[in-house]
Amino acid sequence: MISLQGVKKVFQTRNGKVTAVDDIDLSINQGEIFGIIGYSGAGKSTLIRMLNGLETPTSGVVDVAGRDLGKVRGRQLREARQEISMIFQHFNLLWSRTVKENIAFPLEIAGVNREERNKRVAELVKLVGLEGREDSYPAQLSGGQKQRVGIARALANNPKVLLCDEATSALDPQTTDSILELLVDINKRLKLTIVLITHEMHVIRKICHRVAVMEAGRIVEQGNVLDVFRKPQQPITKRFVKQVTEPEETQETIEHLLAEFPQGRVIQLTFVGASAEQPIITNLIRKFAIDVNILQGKISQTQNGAYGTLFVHLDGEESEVDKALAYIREQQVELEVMTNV
Ligand SMILES: Nc1ncnc2c1ncn2[C@@H]1O[C@H](COP(=O)(O)OP(=O)(O)OP(=O)(O)O)[C@@H](O)[C@H]1O
Repeated sequence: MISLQGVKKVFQTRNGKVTAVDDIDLSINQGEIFGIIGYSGAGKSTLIRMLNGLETPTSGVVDVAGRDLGKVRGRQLREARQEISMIFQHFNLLWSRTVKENIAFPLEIAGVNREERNKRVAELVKLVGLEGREDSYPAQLSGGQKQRVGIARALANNPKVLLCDEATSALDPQTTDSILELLVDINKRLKLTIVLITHEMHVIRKICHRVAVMEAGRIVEQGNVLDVFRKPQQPITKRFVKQVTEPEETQETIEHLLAEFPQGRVIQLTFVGASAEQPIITNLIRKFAIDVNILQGKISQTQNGAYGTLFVHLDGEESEVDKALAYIREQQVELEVMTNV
């Protein structure tokens, strides 16, 4: 559905050239929810803006739904934009129009007649769960409801791709979850390809099938969300994964334990799917003369399945602890031995 080859975007500024996107190759499948995560300035917005023709690449090819967006102009570009919709962090609604009129707006532009428009608007209002609010103005709606209007408007012309630019960053956690659930529902029902950019790993965990991590204009790591959570490779990816797997108090507990019990080891175990069912702690206690102290555990769901993390302190004779570590390494779990930094 989307293919980027050697895509580069260089901005000319008063202080010289800025390479916002630097030689990116990327392929996104039809029907997939694909997340792009990175810190501020990584180049996410520039990348997503090239996916709907708002920016043209300095070099490389951006192909979306069979069109080379770097080349199409005029009518063809307008047609392409109808197939590639976008929702925004600050909703970008028309404040003087009601919910119904906001949703009808792209249909008016596309020249759809009044009767068809009304029918389509009613369908969309239902799809996003805004029944009863059709005649409200945006200022009378909550943040979550405003984003629902944004989503309905974006879907009006039956796009093939929905781009989400930090679509939940202005919302509280609960509202974020309800909007993310709506996106998953739409993805399943309409088989719509969704590309989202975010700086929050929670968003990736909750709804994406695959993820790409961006740093300084480049994609430094990408893969299936569960694999990336289980085995992040790059330091930046590890930091993002920690946003969801490791609450702040875990770090404090670990530091405290490392200081208090210099003997033994504090370890982090990460397991996915079937490996979560192994009685690994029971086996450790039975097989080795060590004490096992559970510090913190958590199981999270992703679109590709569940994964869990467990922090434990192993204490005993050094040789026994080493044997226990060797045993864990033979199991289907990831093991990290924590050390003081
Ligand atoms: N129109 C522009 N002119 C000049 N430089 C730009 C322009 N747009 C973006 N940049 C620069 O390109 C780099 C990447 O910016 P971009 O907005 O794509 O990053 P981002 O990851 O989306 O960050 P944020 O979430 O803060 O928007 C930054 O250094 C930014 O200053």
